[in-house]
Amino acid sequence: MRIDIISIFPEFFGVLDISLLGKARERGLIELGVHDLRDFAHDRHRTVDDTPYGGGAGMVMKPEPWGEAFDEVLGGPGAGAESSVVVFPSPAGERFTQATARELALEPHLVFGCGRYEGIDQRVIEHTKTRPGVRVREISLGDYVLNGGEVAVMAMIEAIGRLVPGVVGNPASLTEESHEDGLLEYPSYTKPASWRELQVPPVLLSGNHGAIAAWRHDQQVERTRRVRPDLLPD
Ligand SMILES: CN1CCN(Cc2ccc(Cn3ccc4ccc(-c5n[nH]c(N)c5C#N)cc43)cc2)CC1
Repeated sequence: MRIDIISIFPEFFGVLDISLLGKARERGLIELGVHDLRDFAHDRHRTVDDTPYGGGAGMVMKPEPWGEAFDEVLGGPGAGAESSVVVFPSPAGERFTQATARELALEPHLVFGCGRYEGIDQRVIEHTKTRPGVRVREISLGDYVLNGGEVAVMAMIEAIGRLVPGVVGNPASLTEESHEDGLLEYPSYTKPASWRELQVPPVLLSGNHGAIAAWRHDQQVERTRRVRPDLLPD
């Protein structure tokens, strides 16, 4: 998989050189390209924003730099991919879920367009939809307003990257996570068996794998009913 990110804060993504994704990149499982949107703004001040037509507070990101950035990124190394998905993080987007992460982890080329200010000129989204071999998705991290798309893209890349085949050592650990089976995860315990008068549930020490599996599922259902009843089927 290749991931390209376009942002006015490219340094924000330096942390992707370490941890799980850093190792995935070293092993060639994920290629990453980070692009400074201001490199595609050619006036003296490398301007990327302007006042909104129709009035209103704040500034809107100009279309021209975005158009040139996508010309390069979608015509560049990622162009080798049979298709690209361009993700615009947005508070007005579809909700990002584990299912979204699973879908995007199967794509050969992802491009994240990180907006700032009050958002990106809508014509950028519309024009990107006309590019051959490109699908566009506007995706929201959650129901709150951030100052830009970078934090959302970091979270999305982490959720997607760990699902790319070969990135996580033990794939079995990916199936027993919250939201993988529509339920929240069961509680976990490790040694010591007794800690500050608190005991590990005896069933987990029983060696009875059937009973352990049943207890864990019951814990998932109880936790989901208590914390996220919206996830339970009607
Ligand atoms: C006409 N007015 C109507 C009200 N809007 C409100 C508003 C205000 C700030 C911002 C800031 N911002 C800019 C780019 C950008 C991308 C993602 C996110 C984002 N926020 N929350 C998520 N889950 C996000 C994700 N993913 C925020 C972003 C966007 C919109 C402005 C325009």
